[in-house]
Amino acid sequence: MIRIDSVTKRYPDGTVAVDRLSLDIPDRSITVLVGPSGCGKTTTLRMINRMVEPTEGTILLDGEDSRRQPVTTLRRSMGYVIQNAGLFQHRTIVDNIATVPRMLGWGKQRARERAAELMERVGLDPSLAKRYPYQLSGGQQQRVGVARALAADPPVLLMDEPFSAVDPVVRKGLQDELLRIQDELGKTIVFVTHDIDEAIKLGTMVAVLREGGRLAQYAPPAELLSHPADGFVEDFLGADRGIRRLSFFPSAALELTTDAVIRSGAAAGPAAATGAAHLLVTDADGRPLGWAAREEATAGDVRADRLLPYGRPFTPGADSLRVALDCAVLSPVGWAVAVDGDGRVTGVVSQQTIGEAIRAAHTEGRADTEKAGVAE
Ligand SMILES: Nc1ncnc2c1ncn2[C@@H]1O[C@H](COP(=O)(O)OP(=O)(O)OP(=O)(O)O)[C@@H](O)[C@H]1O
Repeated sequence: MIRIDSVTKRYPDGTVAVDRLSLDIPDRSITVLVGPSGCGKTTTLRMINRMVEPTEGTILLDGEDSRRQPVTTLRRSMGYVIQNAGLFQHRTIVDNIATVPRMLGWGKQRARERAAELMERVGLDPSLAKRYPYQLSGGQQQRVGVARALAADPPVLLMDEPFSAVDPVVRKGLQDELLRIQDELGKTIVFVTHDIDEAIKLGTMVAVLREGGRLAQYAPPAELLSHPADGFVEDFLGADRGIRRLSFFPSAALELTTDAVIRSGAAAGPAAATGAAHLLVTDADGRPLGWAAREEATAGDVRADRLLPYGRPFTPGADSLRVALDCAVLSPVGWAVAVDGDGRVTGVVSQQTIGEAIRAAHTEGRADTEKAGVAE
């Protein structure tokens, strides 16, 4: 564990970048430092690998003062990734990634093999190995940056706004990749961003800092969304935190109905009696085709050109209540379509039912927190 214990950084010009910050950063998880520009995120990160020395306070690594080991040993145990990747422009991709292993005295062949393995791990095509950084897209360069930081297999990864310079689509891909790598490798990652959505998506724990380098709140993302510590955190989270919080509730418990689902060409069955204005028509394999007016569908008068689009379906085991709600909101009939992993319809659910589930989830969430509060 990395323990930041009442650490202050005062730069020589008197600027207090970090003010008596205390944080316990758990092993093998992603801890995100988030906050507005100038709130001391980068300074904090750099104090962990001693690129910046604290003015006061201590940073402990597994209980030991980080100043007790030589700075080179310390840095070897910590991969460092920065915005725009910071690659060596005159070295090929494979040699960029092999930098630290080579510094550690690995043979050229072994270091290159390790680099090739890491390229695969971070989703880079092996054909890029011999290129130079300028011949790669921003997103690809960022992946190289991550691979390079992982090359000597350090237990800790420090990441300073690593995905800020790429477009939202590439950024989402990089975030997903990081979560996947983290699942596989179980590193202790400290990640700096000014983007609260990125913090909520990636963080096991999120530290919200405010100007002057003071800690506003340190909590798991779901708790930040449900219980912001004060007005500053609430404003920083933005207006739609209630909707975002739904990402933390599974959709698996939603009550689906199959009464409003009818197989194309099949007899009406229970669908004839349903109160729903529209029925979801599926093909013989159970895959969705679209929505038909109930009278037409039950009379066997389904015409492909008159079907309303079924929109984007959700998968109850995998998707959150937020996704299910989004599917229902986007549906032309106000109902969301649930499918299994193979894309076969398992039922449909109305906005109203989703609304009830949301109310129940919020009430239960509140009860849980209250219980936790009592237990403390
Ligand atoms: N070398 C330095 N000398 C003096 N002041 C500094 C120095 N480095 C940073 N600062 C100041 O310390 C404060 C915190 O800076 P820091 O870079 O840690 O913030 P940040 O939260 O990472 O900001 P950003 O999101 O803009 O990167 C800022 O007011 C900054 O101007």
